[in-house]
Amino acid sequence: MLTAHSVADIRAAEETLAATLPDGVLMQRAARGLAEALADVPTGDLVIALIGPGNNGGDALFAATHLLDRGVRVDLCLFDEQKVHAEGLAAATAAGAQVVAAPTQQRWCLDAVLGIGARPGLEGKAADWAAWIAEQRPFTVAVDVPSGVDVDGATTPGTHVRADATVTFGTHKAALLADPSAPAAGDVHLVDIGLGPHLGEPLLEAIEPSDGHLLAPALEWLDDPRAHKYKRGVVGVMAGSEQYAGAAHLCVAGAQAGTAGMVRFVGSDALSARVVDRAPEVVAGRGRVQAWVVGPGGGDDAGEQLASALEDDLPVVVDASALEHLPTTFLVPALLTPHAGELAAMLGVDRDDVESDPLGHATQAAFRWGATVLLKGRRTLVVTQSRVTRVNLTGSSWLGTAGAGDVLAGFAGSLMASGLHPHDAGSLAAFLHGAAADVANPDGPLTATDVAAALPVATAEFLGGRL
Ligand SMILES: NC(=O)C1=CN([C@@H]2O[C@H](COP(=O)(O)OP(=O)(O)OC[C@H]3O[C@@H](n4cnc5c(N)ncnc54)[C@H](O)[C@@H]3O)[C@@H](O)[C@H]2O)[C@H](O)CC1
Ligand SMILES: [K+]
Repeated sequence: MLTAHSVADIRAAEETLAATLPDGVLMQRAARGLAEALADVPTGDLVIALIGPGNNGGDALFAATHLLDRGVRVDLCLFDEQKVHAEGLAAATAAGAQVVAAPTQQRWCLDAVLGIGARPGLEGKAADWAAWIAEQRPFTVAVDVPSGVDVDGATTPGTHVRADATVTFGTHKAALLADPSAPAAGDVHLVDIGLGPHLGEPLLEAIEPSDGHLLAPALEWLDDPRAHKYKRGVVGVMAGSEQYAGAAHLCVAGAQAGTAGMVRFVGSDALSARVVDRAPEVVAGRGRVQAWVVGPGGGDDAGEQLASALEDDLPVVVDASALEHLPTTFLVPALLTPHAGELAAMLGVDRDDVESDPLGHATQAAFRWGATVLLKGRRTLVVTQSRVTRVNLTGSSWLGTAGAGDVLAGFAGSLMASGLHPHDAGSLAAFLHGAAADVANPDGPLTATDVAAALPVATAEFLGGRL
């Protein structure tokens, strides 16, 4: 699992570790890691380093000494000459760095204006530098975080640097993984400075290809010689309507691609006939299930369907139109799967509010409904009270295609029917859904049907450690 920690936790870990080491060792580790990450800068090229008032600037000043040692030239722009890491400046200038008044046209830029001590939003000289980067587009490497973003909240309330890459120290930060700030970080490289053993519970985590073990609780039947389809679990689907009949097919396709042994479909006679015609393995009509999926492509009866599913006292995935009919709180394990517009409607705010603070709003909803909230987006979030929030790193914007959400809901329901907690079911579904898109067509268009068809292979590769 890839983890990100809060600023407070990082500071506490740094303090504990620094107390066991000679002065300045951590900054030296950070600086060396930063210089190594800049190994592609050719000898003789000029790097412009934008140096802020704190230790973030210090990291870059010591990294400059390593760059200068190997023949790279470095110009320094100081945010405030009175407030600069003094030893770092002395070392960099002694090694040959020049202080200049303003950045000029350069191919390489180091953003060391602010690190984890930042108040979000840049002003004055720092805002001018961010504008210069945006206009001139030098290859920009952010030190620890892109300056000006909200490090823990992953929001971008003001002017900030947009980097091509970020070299971060000790652990990831929420802002590097979650939207809307993640694009400002570019490619993220983690430098180990030894903080690991001193860090507490992460603020955010992301499933990685090596985390196949997370599916184990849904696969206990695999080694059971007497296992049969009911031991794997039955997922019940209430999806589709006259207007959106396709959603029934896609949700069923997602459910069939998962770990459950059987899919039941409950809907109108006409829709049931269509679904069974297309997917003959599906059993139509009410009966025993271990989890329900309600809402994809649902019509006017989504509210009644949700109420009827909830009467069974079973885990439930609530999607699309069923999200308009939520109970005050959930008494069963529930996974709510809104996109930004649906979450905005649930909370009575604007879509822009959700998009500018997805973590905050998903968290608010998870607490309010006592449910797991999976907020769909480029970086899908899965939030449950008392569990570490997960952010999904697989897939691409090509997944924003009609019906992909229906497949996701069905697949997550299948994992829940096999016994996974909604937090694991939601985050694994998002992860495998993105991975399936990569299996189907990594760099171009694809349909929701393609994604559903690739899910079993993506799952097998994940389980086999080959993703
Ligand atoms: N934590 C670690 O393990 C290590 C951290 N390193 C590096 O140090 C920075 C954090 O340094 P710190 O001095 O605490 O914070 P900053 O460099 O971010 O600067 C704080 C400084 O800036 C002023 N300030 C804050 N926001 C603004 C703003 N919007 N506009 C203007 N000025 C602002 C604030 O008042 C302070 O004076 C960390 O990110 C790492 O890069 C180590 O070197 C390795 C160990
Ligand atoms: K920075």
